[in-house]
Amino acid sequence: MKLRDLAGILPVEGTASADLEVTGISSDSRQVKPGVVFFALAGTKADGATYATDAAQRGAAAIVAGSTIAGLPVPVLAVDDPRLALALSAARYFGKQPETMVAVTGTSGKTSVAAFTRQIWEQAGYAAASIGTTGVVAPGRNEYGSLTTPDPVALHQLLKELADAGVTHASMEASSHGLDQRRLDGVKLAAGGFTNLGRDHMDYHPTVEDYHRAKLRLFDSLLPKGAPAVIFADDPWSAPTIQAAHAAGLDVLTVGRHGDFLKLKRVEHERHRQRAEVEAGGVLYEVDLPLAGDFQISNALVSAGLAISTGTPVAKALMALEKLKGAPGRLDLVGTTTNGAPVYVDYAHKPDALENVLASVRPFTTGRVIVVFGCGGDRDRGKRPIMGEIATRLADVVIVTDDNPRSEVPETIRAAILAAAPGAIEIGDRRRAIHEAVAMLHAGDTLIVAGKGHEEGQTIGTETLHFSDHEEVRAALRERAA
Ligand SMILES: CC(=O)N[C@H]1[C@@H](OP(=O)(O)OP(=O)(O)OC[C@H]2O[C@@H](n3ccc(=O)[nH]c3=O)[C@H](O)[C@@H]2O)O[C@H](CO)[C@@H](O)[C@@H]1O[C@H](C)C(=O)N[C@@H](C)C(=O)N[C@H](CCC(=O)O)C(=O)O
Ligand SMILES: Nc1ncnc2c1ncn2[C@@H]1O[C@H](COP(=O)(O)OP(=O)(O)OP(=O)(O)O)[C@@H](O)[C@H]1O
Ligand SMILES: N[C@H](CCC[C@H](N)C(=O)O)C(=O)O
Ligand SMILES: [Mg+2]
Repeated sequence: MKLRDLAGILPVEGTASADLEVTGISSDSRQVKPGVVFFALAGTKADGATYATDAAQRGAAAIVAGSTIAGLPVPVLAVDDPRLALALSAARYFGKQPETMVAVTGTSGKTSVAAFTRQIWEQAGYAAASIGTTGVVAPGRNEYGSLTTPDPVALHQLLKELADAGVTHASMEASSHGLDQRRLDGVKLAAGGFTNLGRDHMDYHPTVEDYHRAKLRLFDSLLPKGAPAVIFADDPWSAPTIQAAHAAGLDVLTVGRHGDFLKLKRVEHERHRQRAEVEAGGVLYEVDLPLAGDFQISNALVSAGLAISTGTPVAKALMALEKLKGAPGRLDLVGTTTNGAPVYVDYAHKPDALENVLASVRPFTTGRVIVVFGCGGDRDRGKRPIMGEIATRLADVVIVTDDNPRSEVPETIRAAILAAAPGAIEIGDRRRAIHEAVAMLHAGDTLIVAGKGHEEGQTIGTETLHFSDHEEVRAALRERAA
């Protein structure tokens, strides 16, 4: 590709540099090779403009920045929004995406909805993929990923690979960071979904309103006019989201008890499954959802809404719900003690998620609800006492442990949780916490190991050691049975 092929995104028309050959796109000077266009982004830790010289020395074809940078031996193209320019350039450079793409946002449920939507499409016979916190799942691919919403270059490279491999349908998670940082601005979306809004990422967003505004970019900036917006209708933040989607000229399709498109008429929860009656287009459907957790009905409805609004027949989509598999580490039943007490691993690492998961298992627990959890270091400190309070209110035994302390002192994180969790047991070592919790299970009890879900590491300082809640739970169950 020539630099001129990025015209309309970058100010290259009529310049001598328009003829330059472009061999790649990057926002990281360390990845620059000869012919790569380097985008200097102002980040949270550094300013990419500082690395423009480094990029030029490595052979960058041109530098794109928010303002001109003097004294560089390569052309500098100034744009208003370098992150937007990066996303659009990456989309054009890679040039191919699956035909039907949807994105889902919300505080909780994104990974589940992305996975469920993929599964519904698969069952309807489409070659489908999902992209998010747990990685990429596509025909013949199942890879761990590090970000919920990959950066634009990685994302568009992936979308091209998927499209080349014949994937026609893809669902992805739109995190608030991803939306705010324009990571998805080059994706051609057919529909968008919203699950709910609660407290999250208060270290990044100054207020919850700001956080909600970032989420709303999916509806008011990214989806084309007239596109379907599938919105869960039973959340306190549903109304302002519906309003924003209407104002953006979208086709608003609500789901849930207050929904019009897919109306939840009745639901009976059982421990490992739930039976729901869903009304769609005046027809009543009985759906037997093989998943634990009240919240999974909401996720299933948003997923069905996304699949239906992009062309899957209603009956097919609703029937597909009966075969859904939960996303890894989302209220995942890892095993049961010999006296019948179930142990779940769950990714609840924020207040609303913890509240939901603990409330979900209570009706089926004749004994005690036991929870093991911690809070991540270098992340929102405000959530620590809130989660301490929720655990104390909703569980009978609370064990506070470590969850990726990163650069913080683990005791300090635990102390912040414990301050609002009187009576909680403190066991910093997560392995020991899990083993002791499993050892204390009586018949009728339920254990939830929360916060890490699918994660495969424990980050202490800058080092990530292999750690898996699933493996530890299995080991503890074996030890106990022996
Ligand atoms: C806070 C945050 O979102 N950071 C993301 C952001 O980095 P940044 O722009 O702040 O980077 P920075 O370190 O300040 O550097 C600024 C620029 O200088 C460049 N640089 C830096 C050094 C150098 O030698 N040369 C160079 O060019 C960097 O590549 C960058 O472009 O943009 C990077 C590229 O897209 C991301 O990798 C990075 O994610 C970091 C690793 C991260 O941890 N992000 C988390 C918080 C995140 O995004 N999470 C969300 C939500 C998760 C969820 O709720 O599920 C997600 O979508 O995963
Ligand atoms: N619809 C929902 N409402 C409330 N809580 C939910 C919902 N769906 C999932 N959860 C809880 O949130 C946890 C994370 O779910 P999931 O991974 O699907 O959400 P997410 O939005 O992708 O989260 P993250 O942003 O952390 O990746 C689950 O393990 C469960 O505890
Ligand atoms: N076990 C986790 C979950 C983190 C989830 C991620 N979305 C983030 O906030 O970075 C932690 O706090 O380390
Ligand atoms: Mg996720």
